[in-house]
Amino acid sequence: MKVTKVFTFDSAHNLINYNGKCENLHGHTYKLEITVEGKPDKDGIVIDFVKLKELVDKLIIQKLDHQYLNDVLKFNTTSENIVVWIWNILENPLHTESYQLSMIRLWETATSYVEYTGTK
Ligand SMILES: Nc1nc2c(c(=O)[nH]1)N=C([C@H](O)[C@H](O)COP(=O)(O)OP(=O)(O)OP(=O)(O)O)CN2
Ligand SMILES: [Zn+2]
Repeated sequence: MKVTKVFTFDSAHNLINYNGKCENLHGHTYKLEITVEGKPDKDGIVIDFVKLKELVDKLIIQKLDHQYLNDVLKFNTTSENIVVWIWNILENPLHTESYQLSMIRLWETATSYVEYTGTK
């Protein structure tokens, strides 16, 4: 069974080695979906939404919200690179005997998203 929590954060960035409008400083309200897969326990819970929220808030959102991503993340801040960075941070804390990180979806705009499952 899959459990998903949705977050938003507001950040500025600009792409490097990019010819076009996105080489200029601009901002997004990113939408981040974190999906955990596992077996419900005897009370019918895979992972407590509250616990998932606290973890992602602390490890991801607080680091990115209202920040200039190029300064915080020392790589080209494409959505593809950002989801891999998020995956690498969350993979261990969201891995227990009963559940594991399953999917990360990052919406950069209302019409553009990247999805990552830990493989290509
Ligand atoms: N594969 C990727 N392509 C682009 C990325 C990216 O992270 N991965 N990022 C950008 C820019 O950051 C840009 O802000 C997003 O571009 P775009 O989706 O074109 O944004 P629009 O607001 O113009 O979207 P529309 O809904 O089409 O108006 C560029 N490319
Ligand atoms: Zn952008």
